[in-house]
Amino acid sequence: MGSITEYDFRTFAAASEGEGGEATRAWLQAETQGFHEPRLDDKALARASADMVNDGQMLTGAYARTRPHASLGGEVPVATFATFERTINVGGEAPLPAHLISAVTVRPTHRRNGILRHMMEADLDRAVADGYAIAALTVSEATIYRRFGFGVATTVHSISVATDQRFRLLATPRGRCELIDAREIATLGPGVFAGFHEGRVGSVDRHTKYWGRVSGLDGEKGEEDRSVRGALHYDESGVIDGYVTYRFSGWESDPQIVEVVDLVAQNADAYLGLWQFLASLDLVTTVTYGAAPADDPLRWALADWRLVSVKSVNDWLWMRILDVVAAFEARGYVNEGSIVFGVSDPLGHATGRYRMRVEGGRASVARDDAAAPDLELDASALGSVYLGGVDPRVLAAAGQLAEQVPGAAASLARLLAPVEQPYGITHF
Ligand SMILES: CC(=O)SCCNC(=O)CCNC(=O)[C@H](O)C(C)(C)COP(=O)(O)OP(=O)(O)OC[C@H]1O[C@@H](n2cnc3c(N)ncnc32)[C@H](O)[C@@H]1OP(=O)(O)O
Repeated sequence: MGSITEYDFRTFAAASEGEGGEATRAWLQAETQGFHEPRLDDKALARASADMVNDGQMLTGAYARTRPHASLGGEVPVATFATFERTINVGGEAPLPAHLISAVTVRPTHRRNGILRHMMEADLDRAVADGYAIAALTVSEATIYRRFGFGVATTVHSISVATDQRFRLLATPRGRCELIDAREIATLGPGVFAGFHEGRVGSVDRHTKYWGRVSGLDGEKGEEDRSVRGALHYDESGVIDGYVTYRFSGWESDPQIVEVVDLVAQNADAYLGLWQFLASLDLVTTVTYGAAPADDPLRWALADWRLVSVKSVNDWLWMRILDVVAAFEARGYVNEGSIVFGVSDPLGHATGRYRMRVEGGRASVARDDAAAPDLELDASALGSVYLGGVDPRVLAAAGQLAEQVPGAAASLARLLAPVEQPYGITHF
């Protein structure tokens, strides 16, 4: 068992040039190793570094002070951790800047020495000092981040849709679709996504790497993925309001499948119109999509309700409240009332008792540790209920929220009822 005193922890801004560029490239090679991805060649390294510079990403590496002969060079970190700022739509007047955490890896030969814990605790302290009300991440495993106060705030459905001759929409969506060169999505995509982000509670604004990935320009293996195809949706006045990129699974599979790479729709007509387009692809009888909304209108729009099968329900956005007052005052509300909730937080950031009064769509929140709480929950459960995507009564039933006053979970559920079901399509 090692100790974290055996490592130097360094945090630096991602760079393309000079010493910082070299450190960034070594960090990237360590990250790809952690996620079992191929080593990056010079071109892919240059591209990945440029993307991170563009996002203003801050990179943390843990560097072993000593290493055995012939092992990886001392410039290659044994652990990686990246952060950057993006907004999350919390249903308030403006999207809320969030501290996003990504690319967390610890080399197998150095794991379970507390390296992640050290990086996470230091990073969340910095995020609080920098004034962030919320932090967020998407995860590889659901067992890692609860202990650091993160909770599942949005979910997605992985669906498979039968697109054979049975596929028929009950009403024809407005607008039309047209094929494009998928590479165009690298430039057209951000504008379409901006419309989605503005309109959907739970959406996380995207970082630069997304546009290379979903357009096929920068495939998973660090090379162009020429199998990615794309189509746009235009509204009745000819304005682009949605797109889909997708990939054919190959002739070997039976049935022949198309996998949606990315689907962004600013409204229901665009969403259903893009599905109608996918269903019109000849020689394909199944379309899969890994990030469909839980309240998917597609099933209800189809003449045959059974064409949509949900393969799995997956946790998507994990949220961490760093400043309870600022976070809850920033979100939007549809109901009115007041409540006192007590929060326990192993890292201390959200600890306290809070009085929340909601009126006219806005909340005023004040810490009052002398107040008697109506209910108590931990930081992870608080992150889960924040956007309104998880019902506090369900958490109470799961033993993750304790009512001190009978009916308090129902009162919180009413107060935090979302403007709409939170949903996002950004993984980071
Ligand atoms: C946001 C993201 O980037 S998600 C991606 C996460 N990364 C990966 O999945 C890549 C492969 N895995 C790894 O690189 C590493 O195993 C990591 C990053 C998950 C863990 O790193 P480590 O340095 O081993 O974690 P560390 O020793 O600090 O453990 C911290 C705590 O988490 C626990 N823990 C760590 N990994 C896991 C896990 N996979 N499942 C359950 N618990 C875990 C430890 O038991 C420890 O618990 P405690 O402090 O409460 O007693």
